[in-house]
Amino acid sequence: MSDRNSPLAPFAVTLGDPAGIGPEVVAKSWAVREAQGLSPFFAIGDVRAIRQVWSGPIAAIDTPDEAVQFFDNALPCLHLDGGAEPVPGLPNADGARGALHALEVGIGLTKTGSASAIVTGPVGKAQLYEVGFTHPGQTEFIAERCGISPDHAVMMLAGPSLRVVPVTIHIPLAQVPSALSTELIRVRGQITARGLQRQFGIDNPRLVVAGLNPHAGENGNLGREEIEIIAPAVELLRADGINAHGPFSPDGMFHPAARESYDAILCMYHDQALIPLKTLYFDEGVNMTLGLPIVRTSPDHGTAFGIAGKNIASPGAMIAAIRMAEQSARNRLAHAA
Ligand SMILES: NC(=O)C1=CN([C@@H]2O[C@H](COP(=O)(O)OP(=O)(O)OC[C@H]3O[C@@H](n4cnc5c(N)ncnc54)[C@H](O)[C@@H]3O)[C@@H](O)[C@H]2O)C=CC1
Ligand SMILES: NCC(=O)COP(=O)(O)O
Repeated sequence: MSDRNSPLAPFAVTLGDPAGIGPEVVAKSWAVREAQGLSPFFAIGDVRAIRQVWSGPIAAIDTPDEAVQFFDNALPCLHLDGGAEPVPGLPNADGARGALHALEVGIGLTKTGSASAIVTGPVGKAQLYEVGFTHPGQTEFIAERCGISPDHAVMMLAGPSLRVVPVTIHIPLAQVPSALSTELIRVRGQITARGLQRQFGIDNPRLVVAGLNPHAGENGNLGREEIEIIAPAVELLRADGINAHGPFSPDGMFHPAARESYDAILCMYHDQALIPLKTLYFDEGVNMTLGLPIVRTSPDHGTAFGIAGKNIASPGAMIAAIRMAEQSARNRLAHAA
């Protein structure tokens, strides 16, 4: 069994877009490390982006193991030269490339075990697309670097009483019905159940599946996806031995009593999942990728360019992401033992 106090390798935390609030929330997380009981972590990215928004101590490191010796007294940072000087709130191509570079380095260090997990700072997707990024988001990029197909990399957003999984993720709403398939829902459900066991320590996870249409299609009168696609997926999940139920009417699945009846809910599209999660837990929501050979978490929020450099960004979700990365890494060790 993994001991709560046994040392893990430090956690790799990428800054995300250097013009966003990533550098600020990483630094603020370090500042409350003792009160929050955070294990050693190090930042990866352009150190100038941190200095722009924070005046605390920074220790330049060359390798992750150096993070442990400096962590008590300074924020360890693995500096990556990012071209033009970052300006908070003003994203540019150099910053997007720098965010991608940090992501690549962080993945590599986590895959080799030099870092226990990767916690990714928020990136500007539009800025990434402009510099040639062809993945919908960091989730799919990390999956590819780990040799996992995008369908097998499952996005889960988690808060204290709610875990949501969008079956389709970053696609236009108009494409959702045609992107849904029984097989995709089944695969997402299988990986979700396994992730809840390995990373959350839930032996027999309870999954529920939302419908796509109002009232879950009202017996086919308001849409047939529930009958033709979603219900067969739930049957297959049950045949796989997974405690799955649904499809249920989406609007009735998020009130407090409903949330107590499941460990995770599979939602059919991005906003069906993320609106309830962010409404309840914006400041402590964590985005986690299940199905990877490594642990990856991220705060639920984005780059918030509009408030970058104003010292008003809350580090709550970043702190929760670092903490959940540690819990997950420990649960995986315990599960493997
Ligand atoms: N994991 C990631 O890399 C994510 C990246 N994004 C990207 O972020 C960019 C901006 O996306 P938006 O939809 O505007 O979402 P956003 O989360 O950046 O901002 C939404 C609102 O919340 C506020 N906010 C966000 N984080 C905050 C914090 N820690 N403390 C205080 N206020 C905070 C912002 O000021 C804004 O009013 C987009 O390019 C998007 O692609 C969005 C979500 C996740
Ligand atoms: N809305 C969630 C989000 O954008 C996170 O995406 P990813 O970059 O973690 O894949």
